[in-house]
Amino acid sequence: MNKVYLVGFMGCGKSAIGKRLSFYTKLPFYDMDHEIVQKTGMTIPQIFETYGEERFRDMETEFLQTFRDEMCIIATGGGVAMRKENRKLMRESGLVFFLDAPFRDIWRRIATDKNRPIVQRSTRSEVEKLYQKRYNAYKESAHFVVLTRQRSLSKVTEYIAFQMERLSGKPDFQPGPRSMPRSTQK
Ligand SMILES: Nc1ncnc2c1ncn2[C@@H]1O[C@H](COP(=O)(O)OP(=O)(O)OP(=O)(O)O)[C@@H](O)[C@H]1O
Ligand SMILES: O=C(O)C1=C[C@@H](O)[C@@H](O)[C@H](O)C1
Ligand SMILES: [Mg+2]
Repeated sequence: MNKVYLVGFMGCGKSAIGKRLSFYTKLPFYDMDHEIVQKTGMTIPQIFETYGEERFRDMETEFLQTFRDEMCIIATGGGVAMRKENRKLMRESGLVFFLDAPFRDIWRRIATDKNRPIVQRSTRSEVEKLYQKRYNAYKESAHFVVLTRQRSLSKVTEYIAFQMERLSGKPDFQPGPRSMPRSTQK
């Protein structure tokens, strides 16, 4: 079964674009953060506070390991691509799109958000360092790098939908790590 994963730093648009892509493609949409919040009955800041970040990371991996076999769109949490195991799980079960946004755009979007514990506990420069540290892992996880700078949510959505359509139309297209077509952008 072929899933579509959206990865990238906090505020790059995974949730916003995932929703739009679902509307556009008629595929079901799941937001990992939301699924974990529903399952635990706690907010993300509460999970971090009560169990610690590492337990939250385990919950993300558990989600990837156990989520139903269904063609769907998944907005991952911003830290999901950091674990090698998670990158493998995603690449083996679908297509991975990295939403690559400049830090300046990202910071503007997330600076005042109360629901992102990492932003709450860090300065701008610490968050920027984290962005730089994570960048290569996002790239490594992805089949496609989507540059979102100066592109509206609709434009990014249409681009991803176009790539999905293009690949699903290929007679030899088989999801999986070896046969997965690579991005022309990468
Ligand atoms: N290309 C874009 N153009 C305009 N607004 C955008 C764009 N990408 C994201 N946004 C806006 O930025 C905000 C944050 O986006 P979103 O919540 O989708 O990020 P996210 O990647 O899901 O973050 P997190 O990892 O914390 O869940 C939203 O208000 C969204 O509408
Ligand atoms: O980038 C991160 O580490 C996070 C991003 C969010 O999606 C949430 O998963 C949580 O706030 C942690
Ligand atoms: Mg999100």
